[in-house]
Amino acid sequence: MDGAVAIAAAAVLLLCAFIYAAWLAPAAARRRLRGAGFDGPRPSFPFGNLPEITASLQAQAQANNNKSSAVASGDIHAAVFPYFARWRESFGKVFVYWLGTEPFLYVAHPEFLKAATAGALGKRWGKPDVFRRDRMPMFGRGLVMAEGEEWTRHRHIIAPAFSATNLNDMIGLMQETTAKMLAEWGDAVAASGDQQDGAVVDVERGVVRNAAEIIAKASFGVTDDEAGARVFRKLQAMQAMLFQSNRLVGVPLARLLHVRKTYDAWRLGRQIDALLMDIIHDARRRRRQGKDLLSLLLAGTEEATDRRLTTRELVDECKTFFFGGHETTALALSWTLLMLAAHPDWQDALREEVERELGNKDDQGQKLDAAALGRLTKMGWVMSEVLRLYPPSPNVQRQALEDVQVAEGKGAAVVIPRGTNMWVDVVAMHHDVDLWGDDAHEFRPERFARDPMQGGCRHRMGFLPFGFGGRICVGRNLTAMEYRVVLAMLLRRFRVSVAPEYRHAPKIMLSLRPSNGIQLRLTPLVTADAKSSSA
Ligand code: HEM
Repeated sequence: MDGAVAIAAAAVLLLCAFIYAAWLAPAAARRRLRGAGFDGPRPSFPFGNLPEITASLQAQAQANNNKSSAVASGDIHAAVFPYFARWRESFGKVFVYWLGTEPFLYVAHPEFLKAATAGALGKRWGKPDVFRRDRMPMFGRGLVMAEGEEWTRHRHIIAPAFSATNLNDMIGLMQETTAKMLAEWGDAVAASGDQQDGAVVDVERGVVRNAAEIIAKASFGVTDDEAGARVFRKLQAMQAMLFQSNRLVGVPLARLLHVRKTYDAWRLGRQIDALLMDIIHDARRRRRQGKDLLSLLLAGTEEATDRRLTTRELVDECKTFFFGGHETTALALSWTLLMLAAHPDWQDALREEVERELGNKDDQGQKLDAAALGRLTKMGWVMSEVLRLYPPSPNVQRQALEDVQVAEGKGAAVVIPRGTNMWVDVVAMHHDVDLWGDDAHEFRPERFARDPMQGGCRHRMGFLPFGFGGRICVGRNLTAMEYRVVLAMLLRRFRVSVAPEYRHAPKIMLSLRPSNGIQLRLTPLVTADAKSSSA
């Protein structure tokens, strides 16, 4: 009898906790947000605004099916975030919407973002709890997810591994891996039997695989041996699995609908961790002297204990580099190839620049020179412009750890209540005509010639491809290096043009990506070497 009473009491307690978390707390948050003056679309219980989001995405997918191949310059924001575009018309650039019972403050207003996060206020924001569990298998407690003092310690240890000297040492592995991809594309052209016109290739697929291999080599140094290759394959399998699961974010108990997938991801995560642990133990034992990030972190942490990451922490950082680093870079390169295919004048200009600064060094198996890569100025403008138009990380999210008071000028202030999530819409800001002018939707790399850092954006917080504040991307220089190596090698071998099969339908799947790959026609170029050997 006592047992039954205890069970009944526990059930009542659980029910009360559930009612509080799913109903009372969100209702109180809603009242506070409205009281602070934040408007937004009306949510319903328990889905919040998810039904409208889903319907709007379905309508957009339908519209995409009827699209032509034209790479028209246009406002891709309305295409990838149709619901935000609609709500913005009614509520402006700052409003509240709800994922399930979780409030999200939508922000596409750089001045508001600055006022809410600048200086000491930065410390009041962490990463949203609502995404934490989903992202655990990918990032563990690595730098992307770490908070507070743990984050500070990790960031201090990790940032030096991305120094210019260390990145220069990675040029060789980037060249070697990319040469393999280009050889495969060369084979595809040869197999088409049409050297003159070349062949159609889905460049996105090749570039993503290439970037995954580069980041795996750069992170933990091994892909050719069995252990490294197994980690690599499993990391890719996990990526695919996490992509498929379309969770009802923020909806109470929705997790129970995905028990199987959650379990599978967790199990794969355990296997990856075990393989990485073996690699790290082995590297520690043999005092491995590689040029990869893991070897650098191990070397840097041998002496001082406060600069030492545990094996567990190193495992999470290796996974973080893999998941944070390859797809983003690959998408930057893929969208660039599309832009260069659609803008042959810029393609010619970059090819000319590569010929001038690098000559045919990579054809002759020589290592590309970091200083010469750094002189590819126009390529830098093109990279910035592509990251502006098609930011691979289309949003940045935060959660208020405490109440945040945002000054609104003339002494007035609004309070963002503790627990509120913030969704910074990077795509919206990068396409905002108020910030960039009437040509905001057009591919114009020359805007970065005039203003290399900001591209002429009217607000310093309006251009955020790598995030902002202390949590700005730690791998951005690695990306810049890889981008230059891959693009320089590719432009010397092939001319790219848009294939008729390509349909321009960017969409969000965590990253900003093409819906069905990027099909380009690759026409082989006659290199100086080939010319001289045939003469
Ligand atoms: C085009 C390529 C890339 C883009 C667009 C990109 C974008 C971003 C963004 C927007 C953030 C900030 C996230 C936030 O504040 O919540 C970030 C952070 C981060 N990125 Fe990247 N990234 C790129 C390449 C890389 C590479 C190559 C690596 C590693 C090898 C990397 C590792 C990280 C890590 C570890 C963080 C967390 C930093 C911290 O919280 O201290 N990223 N990245």
